[in-house]
Amino acid sequence: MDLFTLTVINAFIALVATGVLAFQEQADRQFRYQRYFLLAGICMLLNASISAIHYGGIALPYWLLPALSNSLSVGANIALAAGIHRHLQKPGKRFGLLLLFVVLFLLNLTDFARSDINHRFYLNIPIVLLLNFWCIYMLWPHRKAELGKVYLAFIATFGFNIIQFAGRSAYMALEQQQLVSTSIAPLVHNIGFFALTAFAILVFCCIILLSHSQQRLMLQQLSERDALTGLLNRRTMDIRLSAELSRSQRQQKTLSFLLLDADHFKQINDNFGHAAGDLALQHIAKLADQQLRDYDLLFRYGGEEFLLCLPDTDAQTAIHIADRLRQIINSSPLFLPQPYFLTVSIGVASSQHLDNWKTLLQQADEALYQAKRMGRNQVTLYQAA
Ligand SMILES: Nc1nc2c(ncn2[C@@H]2O[C@H](COP(=O)(O)OP(=O)(O)OP(=O)(O)O)[C@@H](O)[C@H]2O)c(=O)[nH]1
Repeated sequence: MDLFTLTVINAFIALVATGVLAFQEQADRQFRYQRYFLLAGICMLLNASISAIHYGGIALPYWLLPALSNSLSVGANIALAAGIHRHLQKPGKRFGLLLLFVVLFLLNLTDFARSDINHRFYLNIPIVLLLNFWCIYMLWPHRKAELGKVYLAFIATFGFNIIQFAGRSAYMALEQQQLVSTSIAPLVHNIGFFALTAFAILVFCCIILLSHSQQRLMLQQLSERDALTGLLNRRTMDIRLSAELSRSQRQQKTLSFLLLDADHFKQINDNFGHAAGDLALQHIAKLADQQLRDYDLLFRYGGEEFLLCLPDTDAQTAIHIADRLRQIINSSPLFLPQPYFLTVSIGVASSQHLDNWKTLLQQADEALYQAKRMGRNQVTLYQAA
């Protein structure tokens, strides 16, 4: 296939991708990183269009092709890195990346860059490689997060780009030293073109995947989480607790429930206002969450009631955890703005042989009732009559 056809195909792909990205950026305005990905699409589109005009037989000034065209190619990688930086909410400004684009364009106008195509290649490629490595470096620690699979797809795509550029650089270095035949140069050039197109398509797929996965995750969180505390809500209890109960039975482990209720909570609302009551609930949720292991579950069960599900935890350990939590809550002041010390009562129930989590919850509720009756600010274990 001749270079004109290839560049026209590239331009067409970039046009479609940029159109979709523009539409997506408008539709999901809450994901502000999308504008950087749109910018990457625009860079690719401009670059492909300039190249298509050039290979179509129209002579272009040097500053447009190759100087601006090369800079746009790197610019797309700069915008991708900025998008990932923004998506991961990394601190720091992205202004430096814009500066990098301008500096690169100016460097492409120098006599050094003008004199030899290899000079331009060695000027631009290290920056692309560095940007791609930086993206991988940013994404790698999040590979096990909820969007981890999408990040791995991005990592693979950037890895692919690094390999193809490294391969081409190696070929050019060997060619310069006349260690490889120059007759395969057009083939290498064509492969490079295809590789760039493949990179653009892959990265585009990753961006779409990221946006859809993040939307799905947001919807899932909205339906599963309590808006005030961010904890799992009551709706999710049946699925989560049934699964936990059957796992405990299968492994013949003891499952414990802690039912925690803030004491005299009504007084906070009455004395300090409803907003202060909301703050108090967030305060308890945060402290409880900090105490949990990865596989424990924490629900906002009702108004000022929280349920903690502790797998593989016997009654004695559960009492110990509950009492530690009670003390932590009691000794961590809530600033309203004057320090206010909350107390909580906790009912504990443990079992190895239950068919229904609701029975265990009922037992924890009875224990909580006892704790309230005995004066509050204490932990009580359910004892079968
Ligand atoms: N601010 C705020 N208050 C809430 C929320 N949900 C429930 N409440 C309040 O929590 C209070 C619970 O009061 P009660 O059930 O009488 O319990 P209590 O005052 O904690 O008394 P004991 O549990 O017996 O110690 C009520 O005043 C509810 O309005 C909420 O989301 N935000």
